[in-house]
Amino acid sequence: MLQSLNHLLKEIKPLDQEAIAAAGRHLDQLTKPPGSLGKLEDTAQQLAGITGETITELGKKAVIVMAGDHGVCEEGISAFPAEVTPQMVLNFLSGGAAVNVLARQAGADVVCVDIGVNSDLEHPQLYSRKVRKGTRNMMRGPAMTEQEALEAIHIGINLVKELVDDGYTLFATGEMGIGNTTASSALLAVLTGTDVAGAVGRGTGIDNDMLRHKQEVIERAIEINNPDVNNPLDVLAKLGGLEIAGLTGVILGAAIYRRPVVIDGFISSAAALVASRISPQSTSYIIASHLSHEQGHARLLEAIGLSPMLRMDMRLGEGTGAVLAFSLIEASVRVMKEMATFASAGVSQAPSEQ
Ligand SMILES: Cc1cc2ncn([C@H]3O[C@H](COP(=O)(O)O)[C@@H](O)[C@H]3O)c2cc1C
Ligand SMILES: O=C(O)c1cccnc1
Repeated sequence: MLQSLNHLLKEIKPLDQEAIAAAGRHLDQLTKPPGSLGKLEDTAQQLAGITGETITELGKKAVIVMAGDHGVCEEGISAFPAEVTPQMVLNFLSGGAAVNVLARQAGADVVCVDIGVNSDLEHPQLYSRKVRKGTRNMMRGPAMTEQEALEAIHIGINLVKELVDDGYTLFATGEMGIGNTTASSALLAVLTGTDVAGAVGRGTGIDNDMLRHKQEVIERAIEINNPDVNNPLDVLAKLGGLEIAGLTGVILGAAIYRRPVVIDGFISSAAALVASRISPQSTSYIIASHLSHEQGHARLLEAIGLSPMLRMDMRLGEGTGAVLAFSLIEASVRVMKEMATFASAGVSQAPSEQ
């Protein structure tokens, strides 16, 4: 499975520099001072580099919400019980979660994936791709085997391929998994060398005592697993989660199949960090939507080299911030398509000669 991943990763190419330059030239002909639309211009150029088209045509959009449970919940690291994971999956499927509402607002489809929920779930709209019923407790040993992590990555890559074949052009990452901020903080700490105190946050809203305990649990998990910092797959398997590994696959898949992928908050960014360590080129295909309120998120984005579009004090996950940013991405395409040029509008571009 590692061989087949390495084979797929060879498909990840740098962005199309000619298309980026052509988009830049087009932007500079539009009736505005050069660069004055800031990140809208950066995004338009990034989209051009990803798709190879000067003006990108965006069609169907999907937020891929990967759900998985975490054995480390046994240690009492979340403000909510693990049963909430399957309950929320049913909520996604009936359209009542925050991400459903924001996806409707954005005109995007919610693709809900059971990649590792610790419960038997069946629903016509559910993508059942269960690798196992939750991870093992990382405080007692590896959360996953390397094979399980690889399987989850492949599920993410294959899902993107399936959706691309079905006409999807823009992706967002989302997740559900009680306990997954613990796994994400552990990945952040190990992969960036941040001390655990700076990488850990309140997740669903734990108090100071629980926060201290969560920090100790992560420290102990890192100690007993002794992950190899230079082997992102080893770190992911030992300390990550099935939904995080699945999202790592989604991000790599977006890069392989040349589609933009908008990442959400802390957990999605932990998956993006792993993807960036597996394939540094994959980061060119990522758009960071927002800066979550979770401590450590800024550090995570900085480590990947991404700058978020929005700052909304959100700390929910599910893909909520990412689908919110869809309208900004579509706005950048609209600028490219609809703005008049200096020539067409008869607007002076250079200071008049007197
Ligand atoms: C009702 C509810 C809905 C959620 N939607 C996303 N999360 C978020 O909270 C969880 C991570 O926080 P922790 O690590 O503290 O458990 C993840 O499921 C994440 O998606 C939710 C959490 C709850 C309780
Ligand atoms: O930033 C996030 O994605 C986040 C933060 C806290 C809890 N759940 C998700």
